[in-house]
Amino acid sequence: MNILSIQSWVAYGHVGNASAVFPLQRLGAEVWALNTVQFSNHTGYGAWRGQVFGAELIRELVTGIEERGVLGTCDAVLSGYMGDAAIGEAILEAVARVRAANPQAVYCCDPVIGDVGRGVFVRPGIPEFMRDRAMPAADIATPNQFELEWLTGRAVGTLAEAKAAVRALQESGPRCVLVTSLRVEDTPADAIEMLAAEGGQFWRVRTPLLPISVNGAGDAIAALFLFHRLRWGDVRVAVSSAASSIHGLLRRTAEAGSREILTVAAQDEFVRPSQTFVAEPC
Ligand SMILES: Nc1ncnc2c1ncn2[C@@H]1O[C@H](COP(=O)(O)OP(=O)(O)O)[C@@H](O)[C@H]1O
Ligand SMILES: Cc1ncc(COP(=O)(O)O)c(C=O)c1O
Ligand SMILES: [Mg+2]
Repeated sequence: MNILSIQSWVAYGHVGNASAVFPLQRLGAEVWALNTVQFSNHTGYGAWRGQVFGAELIRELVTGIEERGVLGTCDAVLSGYMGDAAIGEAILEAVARVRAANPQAVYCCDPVIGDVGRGVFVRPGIPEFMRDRAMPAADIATPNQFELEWLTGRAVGTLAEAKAAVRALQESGPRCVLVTSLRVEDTPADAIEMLAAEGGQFWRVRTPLLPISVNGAGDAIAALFLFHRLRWGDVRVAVSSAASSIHGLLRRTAEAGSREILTVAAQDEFVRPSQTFVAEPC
């Protein structure tokens, strides 16, 4: 499996490609990583150094891969946090070029916009780009609850409202949707959920809520969900596997009291999660 992953890079710690690439490799995928920025560390620290790369670099790197004659062997494009809308356009061009070479290739877009509590944390124009440009091009989307609400203009307080919002999102583009960090009316106080949908079916998986707040888990979950969805062709298996691995990774991170997710130290969780959580139809 070959995955073109276009995301940010940090030298220290694990967000963006620095969160997504290693789990994919550990699971056996080849990753063609294009970095949209190179920062010293993630922006959650409040201070960082480094550079934002331009859309032109993305285009050039895709052209270089195309010139090797291998674009047709790309199974999926994965994108996450975008520095600005120009990078977004270059990513959509990359998707179009991959699809031209391999019509079976899928585009998985993590529409990073913001979070409950923090609100919108990306540059002006990005939320609209995600809604109006990226979602119509996506096969798979992995919004968190806040992003699902923003993209659809619907409040999500109950499971029924979450499902209605997912259906609305599917009408705008992605046939397969994973809602992360879902907390609705009937979610127990000590739990966190994900909701996955495809082909008119819905699946919900519940895991214990851990007393931590980390960066990079969203990037890892999008990568894991995409991998398992491609590998098994089954959304229930994909959401169950991804949830089990992410929970194991974050449990180990919480136990270590680490500010960065333990992508390397807890790598066995990607292959053999220590606890299994199974999604139920809903
Ligand atoms: N405090 C937590 N306790 C348990 N699981 C968590 C916690 N934070 C995140 N997760 C898991 O990681 C997934 C992605 O999390 P999150 O970082 O909220 O994504 P995003 O960056 O897209 O908002 C969640 O759906 C959940 O499964
Ligand atoms: C450079 C960069 N990329 C990606 C992310 C995404 O992190 P998360 O998965 O927590 O949304 C962040 C968050 O701080 C970041 O600073
Ligand atoms: Mg996210």
